[in-house]
Amino acid sequence: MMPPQQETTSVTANGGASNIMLTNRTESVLVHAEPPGSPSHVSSCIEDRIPDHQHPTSSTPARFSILRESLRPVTLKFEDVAYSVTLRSNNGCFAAHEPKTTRTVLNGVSGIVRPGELLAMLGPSGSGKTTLLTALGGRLPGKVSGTITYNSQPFSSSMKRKTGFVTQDDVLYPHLTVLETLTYAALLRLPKKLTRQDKIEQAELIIVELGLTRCRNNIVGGPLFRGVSGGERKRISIGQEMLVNPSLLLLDEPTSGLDSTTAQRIVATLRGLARGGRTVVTTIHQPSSRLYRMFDKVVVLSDGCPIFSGHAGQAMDYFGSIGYAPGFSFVNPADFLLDLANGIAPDTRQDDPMDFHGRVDHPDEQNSTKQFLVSSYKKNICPALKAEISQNFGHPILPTTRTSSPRSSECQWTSSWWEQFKVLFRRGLRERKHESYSGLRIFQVMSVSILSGLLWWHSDTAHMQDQVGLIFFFSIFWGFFPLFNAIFAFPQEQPMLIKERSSGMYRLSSYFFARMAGDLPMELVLPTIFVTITYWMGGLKPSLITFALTLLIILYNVLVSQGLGLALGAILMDVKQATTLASVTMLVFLLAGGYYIQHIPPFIAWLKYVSFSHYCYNLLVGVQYSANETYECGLGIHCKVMDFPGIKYLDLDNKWRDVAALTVMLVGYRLLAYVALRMGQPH
Ligand SMILES: Nc1ncnc2c1ncn2[C@@H]1O[C@H](COP(=O)(O)OP(=O)(O)OP(=O)(O)O)[C@@H](O)[C@H]1O
Repeated sequence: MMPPQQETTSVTANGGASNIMLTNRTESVLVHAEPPGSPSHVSSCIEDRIPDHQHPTSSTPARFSILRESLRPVTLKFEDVAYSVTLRSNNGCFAAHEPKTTRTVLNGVSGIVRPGELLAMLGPSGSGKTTLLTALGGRLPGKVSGTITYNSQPFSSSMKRKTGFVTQDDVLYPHLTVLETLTYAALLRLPKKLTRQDKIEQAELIIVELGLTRCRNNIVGGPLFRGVSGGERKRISIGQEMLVNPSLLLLDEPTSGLDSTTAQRIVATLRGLARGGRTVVTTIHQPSSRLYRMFDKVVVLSDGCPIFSGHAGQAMDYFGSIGYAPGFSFVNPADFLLDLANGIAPDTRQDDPMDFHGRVDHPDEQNSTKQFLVSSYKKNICPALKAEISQNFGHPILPTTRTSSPRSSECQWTSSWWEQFKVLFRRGLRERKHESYSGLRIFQVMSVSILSGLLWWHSDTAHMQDQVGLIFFFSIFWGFFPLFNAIFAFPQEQPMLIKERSSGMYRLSSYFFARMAGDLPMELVLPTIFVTITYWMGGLKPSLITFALTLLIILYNVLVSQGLGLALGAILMDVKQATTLASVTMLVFLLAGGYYIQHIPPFIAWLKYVSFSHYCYNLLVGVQYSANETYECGLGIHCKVMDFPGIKYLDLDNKWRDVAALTVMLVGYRLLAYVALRMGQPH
């Protein structure tokens, strides 16, 4: 096999022409140049199956040179990487007294991947592949010991921008189409030097390259409704990362759950990307022998310890040299390596090589095999590997620390705050229009408004109790409704937020304001319809000014309660906990709002001051009735409205205090939500 480094050189010698977004003709030609039967030849055959019109043009437009320039070859080295987690006991109140146990997830893993190479991490489930990949992507929380360097430098914000990370679970917006998903990602992630049109074209190129043309206008779909297929979802996720032309691409199980042809196509694409000068690292579960042959390098993990790290083509020879040659001639190297990582040695004495059970039921034997393989790795592979790693091309190897200066984070953003806000706002509207403008929600509000209008049909001051009840109902209903709608916002979007924030797609503040602004139209339209219907049907004072003020106060109340919902959701990040707390809160507000109980004991009277419904109720009563207004309190007897028991104990002279209290809550709850989000998300 041609050494991958040489291929890289030839790619770069092409004047960087192949470093366009994704595989172009130049890269394909390079792949074709390999001898038949070589791993590259396999991938080129797959490339050949992509219809000609689906290939991106061989000459990428000159304006994309910015992207070509952004590709900086990255040599990734990792040496003696170790990671432990502290396991917490789950025995409830006794947990505090139990000693904490530490589990070693990674132990002394080393390797080196150069630009142009595709490295696969193999190992049984739970062997530490994802953990290692996460560490290489600079995303592992806690202390990672050992050294991980990128061109001999530690992880930095600039490296973060050059790194694409495809997680195992596809985190995508279910209601967006494939084209929308990639276009919004392009608008958010591509440099400001590119025009909007360029960015859209870039998304189109990715769609063509990944063979997503046929489903470009299909919605992505989610657990509750069908969208694109699993393989297409995976390709969208890869496409989102490929958009920024990352120099280092890390993928966690990009082929899991896919048929072998689709898996092969994806790995062929990854190999093509690597050949374009990128460094590609992927974890993979059970690759076929055809897939295995596409890898340049492999790291094989067994219980977090490496048993092999080096060129994929040399793995079988290495294990043969230490006494573990496969017992029969046709074997999938990946299966063989996985067996070894599980401590299952090939048994040449076995009459039936398919008798798997005969080989697995010996835990002691398995453990001793694993120990032998780990110690052989330390003896035979480690010294040469470390010598290779220490060839540092003139750069010192620095310990693994994350650097992020304010200046570098300032440079991080590819577009202005306002641009990000606009894109996120539009994306939010598109994604949530189904939910916000759903027939069910409109039916809910319309039916309640007509029902309440009928129940309070033309109530007048002769039925003071009822009329005040309607006013109080406004303050409670339009506190309750937006609160519960807003609670879902952040917990629901948390996976997207974590993914997009850790890839530095946008500022948290632009996302935060876009999310709130996106919710506004529906949050304000529905109460307006509701109040209009109920107000006129219910027979409140038919003055336009009073109606306008009533509506204004209710809309203000909506915004305040929405803020509380956002804050609860952002603090708890759990819909169940947040809704439980919100129902208790709303019950307290209902009782302490001023309508049901007038004589709240002094030690608990403060409750009404934290209730936005109380201030809203105060203001609504204040605009509805004037000081001298009377109502019929007995046969032919007229009493002052202000003396009515439900109103008498309200403090109606301090309207500006009520407005100020609501304003403090309006801003305060949102501030709280933002701080909670900030603290909970990667920076
Ligand atoms: N934060 C953590 N707390 C507890 N255990 C952890 C933590 N992180 C990793 N582990 C454990 O470390 C081991 C390695 O996990 P990892 O996800 O890296 O494995 P994997 O090889 O990627 O597995 P799979 O192929 O099933 O995805 C697992 O047993 C996992 O339970």
